[in-house]
Amino acid sequence: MSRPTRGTLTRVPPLNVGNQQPRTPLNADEAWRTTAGRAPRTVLFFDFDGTLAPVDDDPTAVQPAPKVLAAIESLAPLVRRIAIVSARPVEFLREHLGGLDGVDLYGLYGLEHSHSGGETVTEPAALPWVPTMAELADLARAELPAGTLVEFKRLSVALHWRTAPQLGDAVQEWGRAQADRLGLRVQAGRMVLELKPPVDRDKGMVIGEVIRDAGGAWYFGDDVSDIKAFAALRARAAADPDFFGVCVAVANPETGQEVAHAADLTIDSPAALGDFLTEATHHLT
Ligand SMILES: O=P(O)(O)OC[C@H]1O[C@H](O[C@H]2O[C@H](CO)[C@@H](O)[C@H](O)[C@H]2O)[C@H](O)[C@@H](O)[C@@H]1O
Repeated sequence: MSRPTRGTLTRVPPLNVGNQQPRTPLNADEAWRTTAGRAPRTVLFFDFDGTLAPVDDDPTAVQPAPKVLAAIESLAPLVRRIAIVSARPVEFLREHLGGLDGVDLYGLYGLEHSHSGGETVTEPAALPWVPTMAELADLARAELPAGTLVEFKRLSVALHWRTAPQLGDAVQEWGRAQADRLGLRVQAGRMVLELKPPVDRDKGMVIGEVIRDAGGAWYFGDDVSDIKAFAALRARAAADPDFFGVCVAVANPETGQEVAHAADLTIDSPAALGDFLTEATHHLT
């Protein structure tokens, strides 16, 4: 295994290059060149927080990194599809990404979706859980210590301790106990524990469905929930030697090591991703 390759990128395990044996190291330029030959059959997936947008203490204050939106807009007509796959609600993504043509939004780990600016569709099995999640958010605000930030997202509740790291253990213990009591699922993240309805939907399932008949895909993510998306690309590549999948981690001090370990390439930050995608447009045109 060789590392690093160039600039801000680190190469990790071998990539599946069509029918050929993987060449090691395959760097980002080579991966884009391989993608160029199949761009109309390739889907680009992006996580939002920590990937397109730098992390902020206040989850309502985040904005995409410079160059990221312009690069996505340039890439959209060159590839089959671009999709944002996030734990945020679709409406939040819409507000923060603007009306990007040809971009699909998957929110709340796929419990919501909207295609090319169309209406937001919610997974019907999740809807009966809205009152439970609202009550849970109220309870969290009443019972958790000051310094915990409670984010209510209609179909999930995120419990944050970024500004009070000393509360992490207590918040997680409380959250997991509530999940057991209410029959909810938990998703750990970067200084956050999220409680979700017991509905089978995650980033890996979304990606698996979208790439079923694609010729290739790239997935960019920074958090542990993104590892399921990487696994979906790996599974597709294992089933179809012609599929070309690239998993890209965005570095961070919390989950970065675990995510990079599961990825093919690592990019330093959301800002570096803006440059990386701008460069990619040159490979695909
Ligand atoms: O799937 P994602 O788009 O990556 O969403 C994951 C979580 O992102 C947000 O929390 C994270 O970003 C916040 C703003 O930078 C930061 O303050 C927090 O510590 C991070 O965990 C979002 O607020 C959560 O709801 C998402 O689950």
